[in-house]
Amino acid sequence: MPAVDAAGEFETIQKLLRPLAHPDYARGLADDVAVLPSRPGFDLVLTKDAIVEGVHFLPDDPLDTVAQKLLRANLSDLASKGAEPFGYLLACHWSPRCGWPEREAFAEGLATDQAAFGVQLLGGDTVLTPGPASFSATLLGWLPKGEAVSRGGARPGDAVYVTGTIGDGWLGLQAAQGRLSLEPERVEALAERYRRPVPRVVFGRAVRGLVTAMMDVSDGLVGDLGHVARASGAAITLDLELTPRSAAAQAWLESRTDPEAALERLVTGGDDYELVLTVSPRDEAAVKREADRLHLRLTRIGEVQAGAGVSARYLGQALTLSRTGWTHD
Ligand SMILES: Nc1ncnc2c1ncn2[C@@H]1O[C@H](COP(=O)(O)OP(=O)(O)OP(=O)(O)O)[C@@H](O)[C@H]1O
Ligand SMILES: Cc1ncc(C[n+]2csc(CCOP(=O)(O)O)c2C)c(N)n1
Ligand SMILES: [Mg+2]
Ligand SMILES: [Mg+2]
Ligand SMILES: [Mg+2]
Repeated sequence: MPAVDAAGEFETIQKLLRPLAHPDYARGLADDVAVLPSRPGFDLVLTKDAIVEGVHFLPDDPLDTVAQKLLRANLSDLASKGAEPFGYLLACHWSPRCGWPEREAFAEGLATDQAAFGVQLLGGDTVLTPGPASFSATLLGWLPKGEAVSRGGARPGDAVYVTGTIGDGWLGLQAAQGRLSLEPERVEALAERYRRPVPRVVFGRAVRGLVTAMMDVSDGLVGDLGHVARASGAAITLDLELTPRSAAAQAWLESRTDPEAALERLVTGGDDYELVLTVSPRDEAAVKREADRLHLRLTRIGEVQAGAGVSARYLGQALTLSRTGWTHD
């Protein structure tokens, strides 16, 4: 590894990152650590996800959107536990293409989402790498003691719901790579969903006490529901035709000659950052009311049964999928 870019390193921290720092706990990004007092009655919730150029974002993605995707992917994990976001630690592994304007854009993206989601920077690390750029964030959030939702509480008889629409992230990647022949506005809207997913933080907190299990969809709907099924010791049956689609995704689906294969792409492609949740019949109406109140689409896509694994149906017929979601293998 080459030495860190000394001049750029401290200029970046002091000029670009320090204005984003928490006024009380980050010690001006000029000490070795951040110091955070504990919050009586609350649990501290921590999560970490990294994003890598060429793996999670494209080399020509604007750096403000890369910063936002980084925060949002992590905020989505906090949302899935029903936590209130608080702050974050940030590691920047800048590549040679990240000059001052790109770093400024990255900091602008952070500032936008700090304001939007109520988080502040607590500290981090800044290095230069000869390889592709990558970034990681450790998000911190609060939950009233003992109230974290888990992946493991789904019970036979529960209904399975998903927020928003599924498949736009994967389609957006195709769009951003110029692989989709849809109208330019649709291509742009999908690429935007890929670059800037919308974590369901407010909804996650609102339904915290009403759901039996919840997780966010990052790898792909089917694969991520597999994690819920495994953690819960139950089976999940998914009706693929029910999975909610945006108008752009519907238009794309209708342009395909093999609808089952196309649907498989949407439900296994990942990059959705929506929430999947399981709900007992008793609490379904209350969960739907929360979604209505927040003007958030919420769709029933399947049910929890005794057994193991996820089985997909398409129009009532069992369907064997050739993949379930993204893995780093
Ligand atoms: N290198 C690691 N060290 C410690 N724990 C890890 C490591 N990698 C993953 N984990 C833990 O493994 C679990 C599953 O991680 P995973 O990244 O699949 O979940 P996720 O963040 O919800 O999904 P995604 O990364 O697709 O958004 C989490 O509890 C995570 O903290
Ligand atoms: C350029 C490019 N190629 C492919 C993908 C798809 N992708 C990569 S990682 C991942 C799962 C979530 O990440 P993780 O599990 O690491 O948190 C998905 C769906 C992408 N986003 N960008
Ligand atoms: Mg992860
Ligand atoms: Mg995650
Ligand atoms: Mg993953």
